[in-house]
Amino acid sequence: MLAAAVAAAAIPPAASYYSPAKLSWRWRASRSRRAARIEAGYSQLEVRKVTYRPPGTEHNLLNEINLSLREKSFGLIFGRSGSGKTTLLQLLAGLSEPTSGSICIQKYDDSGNPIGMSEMLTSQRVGIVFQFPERYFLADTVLEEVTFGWPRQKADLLFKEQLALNLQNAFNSVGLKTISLDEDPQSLSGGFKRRLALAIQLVQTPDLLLLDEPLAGLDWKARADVVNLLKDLKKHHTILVVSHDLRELYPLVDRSWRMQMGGSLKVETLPV
Ligand SMILES: Nc1ncnc2c1ncn2[C@@H]1O[C@H](COP(=O)(O)OP(=O)(O)OP(=O)(O)O)[C@@H](O)[C@H]1O
Repeated sequence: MLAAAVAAAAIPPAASYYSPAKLSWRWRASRSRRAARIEAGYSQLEVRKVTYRPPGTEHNLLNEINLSLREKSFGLIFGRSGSGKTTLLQLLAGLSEPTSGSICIQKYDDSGNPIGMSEMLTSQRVGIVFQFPERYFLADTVLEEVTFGWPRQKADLLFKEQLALNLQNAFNSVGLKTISLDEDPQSLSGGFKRRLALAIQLVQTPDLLLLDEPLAGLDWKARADVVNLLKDLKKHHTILVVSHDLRELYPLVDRSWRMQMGGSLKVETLPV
């Protein structure tokens, strides 16, 4: 029902960041990636010696960052305010480019030997939920919010149907299937707004989900709700989080790093 309602909706492509060509590519790419996932072994996100200096400035914000995170695991980056955590997330999301180094996905066999060449991690393969995502909701209804920027041409019907199915899966996985699509996103509870922001990213079936301070600004009940949701999502998704909320996220974490002032990253067990 949800998929049919969403596929039938003709929403103008208000945002250019989801062009039909880009989405078609993503759809084909995600199908081939799904087929690849059936192979034995595993893939891993690898950040290799990434340095970042903003254009026109004289100091590096990030220095030779190395990080690896296996698929379907949960990584957490913590550290003092201003140390460069969000800057790193922006590089991973493809919103800015490293000055040097690379960010890629490498496949391995069961014995840990690399299979073939690594693939560059492109922005199409990454979903990012910024801090306070509800501040960026634009639409009057949940339906418009989630279909914002979808193609509207008839030729894209099959593709829209696929997106709608993805959406149904995303709504199921974040526990949103009971809400009305006509509801105003701003009228949802704090926890449900975060669920909606996650669902919008999951429709694109990203290989990597990045979350910047996912618990910030929520009351204790919504925080527990989001932690439980992330625990479920981790079973099927690779998640990398930047957060100060170490104690609450601790039970989910497979790998953690401290971002140090001066922009270097150090593997470190959580200090809880
Ligand atoms: N384009 C830029 N040019 C110059 N400095 C920048 C630029 N972007 C960020 N900075 C500076 O880089 C530092 C790191 O910022 P960043 O937001 O990545 O830190 P953070 O660890 O995420 O902090 P917080 O925990 O407060 O969100 C800050 O001092 C910030 O002012």
